[in-house]
Amino acid sequence: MTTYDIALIGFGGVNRTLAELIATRNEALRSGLGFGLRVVAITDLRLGSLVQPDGIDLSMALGLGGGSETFAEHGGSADTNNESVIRSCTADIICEATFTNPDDGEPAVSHVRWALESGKSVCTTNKGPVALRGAELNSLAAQNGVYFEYEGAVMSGTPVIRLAKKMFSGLRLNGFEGILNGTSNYVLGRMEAGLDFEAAVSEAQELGYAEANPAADIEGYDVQLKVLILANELLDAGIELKDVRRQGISTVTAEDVRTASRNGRRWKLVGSARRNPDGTVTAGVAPVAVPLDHGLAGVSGATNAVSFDTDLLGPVTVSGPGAGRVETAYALLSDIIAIHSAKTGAAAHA
Ligand SMILES: NC(=O)C1=CN([C@@H]2O[C@H](COP(=O)(O)OP(=O)(O)OC[C@H]3O[C@@H](n4cnc5c(N)ncnc54)[C@H](OP(=O)(O)O)[C@@H]3O)[C@@H](O)[C@H]2O)C=CC1
Ligand SMILES: N[C@@H](CC=O)C(=O)O
Repeated sequence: MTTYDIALIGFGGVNRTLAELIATRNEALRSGLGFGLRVVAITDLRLGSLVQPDGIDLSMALGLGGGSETFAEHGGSADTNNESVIRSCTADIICEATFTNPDDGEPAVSHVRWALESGKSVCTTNKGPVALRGAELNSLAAQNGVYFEYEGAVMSGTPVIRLAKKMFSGLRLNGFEGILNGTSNYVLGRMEAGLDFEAAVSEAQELGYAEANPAADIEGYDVQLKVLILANELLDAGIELKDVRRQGISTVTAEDVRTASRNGRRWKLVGSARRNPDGTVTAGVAPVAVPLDHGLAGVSGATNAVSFDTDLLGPVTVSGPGAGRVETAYALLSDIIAIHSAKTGAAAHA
């Protein structure tokens, strides 16, 4: 039975939940999927780093975080040592889940690069490296004969990138539009229910939906990255971040929400991209007061939905969780399953 050794870079909501899944479900994974998982390295800003080639005691690691204790008290270091850990640990797969930096993708871009250069596959939910350095990192993975998977970078665990790539072959995609940020959708819904903006953002943070800096959700940076990823991956748009127009929901007031409601409309933060007749792609994100019979009007809470405009089927919509710790940890698991399937030819189903 194959066992994949895993390194967790960043030990916040998502990677902690992946560790919990590994701790509680490894036997079920072995019998259901034909492989096991063992965590051999963890790095984190607050906890430092721990490398144990025979496997880390996950209940110990998951027990840390509330106080001042670090991995230094457990045979590791109080420093992250990301480069040396990533390059020299025995992991087969690096799970990168540090914060998304919408400006240059760092330090996650370097984390991914170090892993691929040292012959390790990467799974990430971090939008920065995928949106801003996706082409470079994909070709680095190919050069080194390893895999770079990032299903959770758009719509958390809801299959959309792999699904669209595989299932839409033979169709021409003309564009897409959708709700691609759980936090802003949750906040707009709570404002409609009468909650004030700040309280709604706090709730989204507590539920594990928001970015480390929630301005990324509220000001549309997060959707800008996701639109860029989908446009380049699925429409071959060849565009950059500056080509995706961005406006967030901070301009939508409680009064705007009430007025929309009275007029049979609902505010949604909509990300979209469309292929123009000359082959170029126009992309952007902006708040829109959609009529209640619009397909996106009923998408509530942290649920996301994206509707693809295809030539032979017309609109095809994928909807599901867009944020959440468990939902996003599942995306990493689905990436590991995809890597196993690519390596062995095994059917890629859980
Ligand atoms: N949560 C969700 O619903 C979703 C999240 N994502 C993405 O997944 C990633 C992880 O999200 P989530 O777990 O919620 O975020 P968290 O903020 O909970 O976790 C990130 C962790 O990474 C640590 N970290 C930051 N910089 C470094 C570094 N240089 N080296 C090591 N560790 C570092 C942080 O430490 P510290 O706290 O001390 O800063 C924190 O513990 C993000 O990129 C996010 O955009 C994608 C889809 C959905
Ligand atoms: N903060 C993001 C998390 C997933 O990418 C969101 O709210 O959608």
